[in-house]
Amino acid sequence: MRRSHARNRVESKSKSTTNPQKMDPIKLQIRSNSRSTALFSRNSRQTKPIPSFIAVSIAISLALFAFIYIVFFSSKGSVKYGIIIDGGSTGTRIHVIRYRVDGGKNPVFDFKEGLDSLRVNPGLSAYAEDLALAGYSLKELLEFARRKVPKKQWGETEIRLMATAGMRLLDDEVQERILEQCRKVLRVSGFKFRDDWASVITGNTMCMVLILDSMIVLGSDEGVYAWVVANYVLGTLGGNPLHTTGIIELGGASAQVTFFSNEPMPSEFSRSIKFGNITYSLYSHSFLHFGQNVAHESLRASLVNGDFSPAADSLHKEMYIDPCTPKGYFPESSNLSLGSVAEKSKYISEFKARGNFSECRSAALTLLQKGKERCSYDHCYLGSVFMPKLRGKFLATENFFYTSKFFLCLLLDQFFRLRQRAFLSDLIMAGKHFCEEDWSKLKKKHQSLNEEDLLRYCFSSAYIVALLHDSLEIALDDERISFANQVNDIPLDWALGAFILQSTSISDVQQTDWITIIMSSDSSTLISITAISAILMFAAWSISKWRKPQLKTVYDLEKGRYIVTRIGRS
Ligand SMILES: Nc1nc2c(ncn2[C@@H]2O[C@H](COP(=O)(O)OP(=O)(O)OP(=O)(O)O)[C@@H](O)[C@H]2O)c(=O)[nH]1
Ligand SMILES: [Ca+2]
Repeated sequence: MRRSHARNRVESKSKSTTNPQKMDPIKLQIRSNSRSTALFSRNSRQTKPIPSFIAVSIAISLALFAFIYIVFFSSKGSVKYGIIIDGGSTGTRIHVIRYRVDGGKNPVFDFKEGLDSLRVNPGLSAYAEDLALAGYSLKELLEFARRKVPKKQWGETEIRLMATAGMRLLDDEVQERILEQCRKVLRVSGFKFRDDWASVITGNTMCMVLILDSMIVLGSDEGVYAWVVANYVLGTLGGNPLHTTGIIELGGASAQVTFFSNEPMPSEFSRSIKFGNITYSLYSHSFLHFGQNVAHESLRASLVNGDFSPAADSLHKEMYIDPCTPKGYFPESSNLSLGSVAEKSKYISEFKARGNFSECRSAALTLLQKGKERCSYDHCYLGSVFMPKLRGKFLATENFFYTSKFFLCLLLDQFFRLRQRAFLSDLIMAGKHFCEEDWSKLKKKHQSLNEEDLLRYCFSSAYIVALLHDSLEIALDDERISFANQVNDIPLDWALGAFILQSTSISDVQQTDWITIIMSSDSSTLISITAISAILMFAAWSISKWRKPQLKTVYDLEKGRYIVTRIGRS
């Protein structure tokens, strides 16, 4: 005989708790193994727990699946922050970087949306005489960072201060004293900081080997960091080394040259980066004193020292012609913040500005070739420093970019076409035009520009031609070189490259903990997690219901009345 209870199971679940008086007509239900008492159930059937059990198990597995997906596989991942302070020679800037770590694997950066930066002037090296102000100069930057990072994540957000050429020019002891002032401020910043995270990054000595999740960096420095961010943004990191792009960077105090080269090279110039299963052997060197601002000061000094005497002799023995400054420039006549009063009066007493592009270019070349006689390699492009033949494409950044941007606008105004592809040959023409212009006219024409920047464009145009063409032998119409400070709106800032390396190593070490994922997730993830919690609670409620004895009302023939009895267990 077919067991009647199988047919009744689904219906009873919905009616097991209704009032017996209103129940439907009594239906006979004989239980095969029950006692003599026939129990009548009035339309309340034996509710078997099977339907609720299936529902519960479906709910639980759905919930668990959704939770695992969100935590480990959703592109969201957890949001983390990192802070790098770039201590440059002309200014200090803070970069607050927001990124995601997807399930503990490699961090995912979005430098377009996830980067906030702020700059303060002057740079740290300007406080050599007033150390306390060095630390104080960081306060505004730290307040900026605290506004960008959620307070609950300050403690886990690492902050690093990495100073460059401006500090490298100081004595080691002065560098250390300035860094210590900065450490005092960083220790109480609220962010995660260790004393060795405030340092002057190397230009050229080998650093420790950084074994990273996907990168092995032998000897990292400012130039390598810039190369990493450029190729990361260009999407060539991880691909054919011959398709990577080199970096030539013209800072304020130093210039960096970094590119892939398979030529044999002395170890002090060699850097090795392993990304995925590709090893990039890089040439990288930071030319201290070859940054634009310092080179300009060195050139003036060379005019006084007689290293270079322009065609036109100096007017009087104590006066020197300055071919790199537009004629008519006189420090007192401009509100130029060109250093201290002493520097201004020194200029007045020693120099007569007479802008002449060709002479300025020759003076710059003399500066760049200084020491060439000590070259101990087959060929030295700059001074006596080794450099293999430049290969592939290059991005020329920082001052290269600022100067090219100025002359592009200038010549477009004057209906000249400064063509990116023939930038250097057009720059010669544009530089001649600018250098030989009268300073008062230039100031009037470019009132919106910073005077210090404007005054430097004559030197800068001549210096860039002397550096890229006369020294590095880049052809005047070489299309391999582009002038940029960004790619796809992402700044080619070496600090980002440093961060990519460091955070890759961090994610390699610390698996992302769940609490961080939950607490730092954004609203969509939090909503999902709330929904999952609700499903789990429903599942728990259903289980408790299921576990709770299902009662039913039956008519007991012996007692001649309705009784409530437990369903299920036989
Ligand atoms: N013309 C112009 N020059 C700028 C501008 N911003 C920065 N510079 C110059 O660009 C150069 C490089 O900028 P930074 O990288 O900030 O220089 P820095 O980091 O202080 O110098 P380093 O320590 O050598 O890297 C410096 O010579 C600045 O004077 C700008 O908006 N216009
Ligand atoms: Ca810099």
